[in-house]
Amino acid sequence: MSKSFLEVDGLSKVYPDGQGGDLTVFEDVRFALEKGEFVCIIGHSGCGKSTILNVLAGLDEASSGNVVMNGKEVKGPGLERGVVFQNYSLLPWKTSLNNIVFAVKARWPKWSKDKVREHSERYLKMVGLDHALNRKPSQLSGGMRQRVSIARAFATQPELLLLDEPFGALDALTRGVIQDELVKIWEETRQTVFMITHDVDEAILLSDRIFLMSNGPNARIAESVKVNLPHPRSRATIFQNPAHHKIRDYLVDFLVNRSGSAQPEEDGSPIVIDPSAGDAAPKPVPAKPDTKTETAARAVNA
Ligand SMILES: Nc1ncnc2c1ncn2[C@@H]1O[C@H](COP(=O)(O)OP(=O)(O)OP(=O)(O)O)[C@@H](O)[C@H]1O
Repeated sequence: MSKSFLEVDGLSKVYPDGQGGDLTVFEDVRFALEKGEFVCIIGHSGCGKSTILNVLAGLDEASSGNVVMNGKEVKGPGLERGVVFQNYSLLPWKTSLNNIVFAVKARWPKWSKDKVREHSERYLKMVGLDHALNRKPSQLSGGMRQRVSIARAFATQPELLLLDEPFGALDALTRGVIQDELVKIWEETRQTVFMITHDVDEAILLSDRIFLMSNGPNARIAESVKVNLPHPRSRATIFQNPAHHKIRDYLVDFLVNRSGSAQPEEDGSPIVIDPSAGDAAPKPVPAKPDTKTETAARAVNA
């Protein structure tokens, strides 16, 4: 059987619960990513999304299970995996261009100065910041800083890009603009991306597939939802596709009604759903009051 680009098998994370016992945040998380896919993961607060992303980044260790990328086990951070966090981590003393140059030089130490600069400028241009290349982070808005972070991550062409709610701290208008930039840069580079978001519309705009996590403790990746919408996508027109509504309704129903009880396949792999083909919820349960609906409402309203 052919192997996928990234294989995650039987991942769990257990913390001491502070009362002498254990708290299993998530367990038996398994999934695979193919090269060039854009996959978002959605789930209520605390189910373990950031922990999973940090394990993929090599910044955290799972309590059990393993992550294999390109046939090699992930055991720590590496240049082949790039991470963008919610709070942009730019070097404050360097200009936006030099923040990218710094990373590009580290990635390709043998490149000439001109080549490094030309490459870095190209990526800044992709996020619409060619006019601000000599500004330092303190002279940029929050949205502009996050665009530099995204340009830097893509510029180093990691084999896997890990984005942890990269737009979480931005206002809705700025967020929309940067979502468009991300669509554009991804259409151009087709890099493999794994991204956390709480925003269902953002997930539909960007993803090929959306992983849905059940609530913690003992959270699982219960379902993998196909986003069968043509590329290139645009925020302005994506709503006109009837499949968009079906996917959106499916995701919202999961978050509001089913995330407390959803289960993956018996072998632990996520149940594959294609709402645009009319797939119904695999194990429907009646709606019940859920203390976590607040997050779901945030996701719906975002
Ligand atoms: N060092 C720690 N000790 C104990 N529990 C921890 C520790 N770090 C994280 N946790 C717990 O692990 C769980 C998962 O955290 P994580 O940040 O991965 O969730 P998340 O799904 O990304 O949440 P959010 O959507 O709010 O960002 C949380 O319940 C958190 O309280």
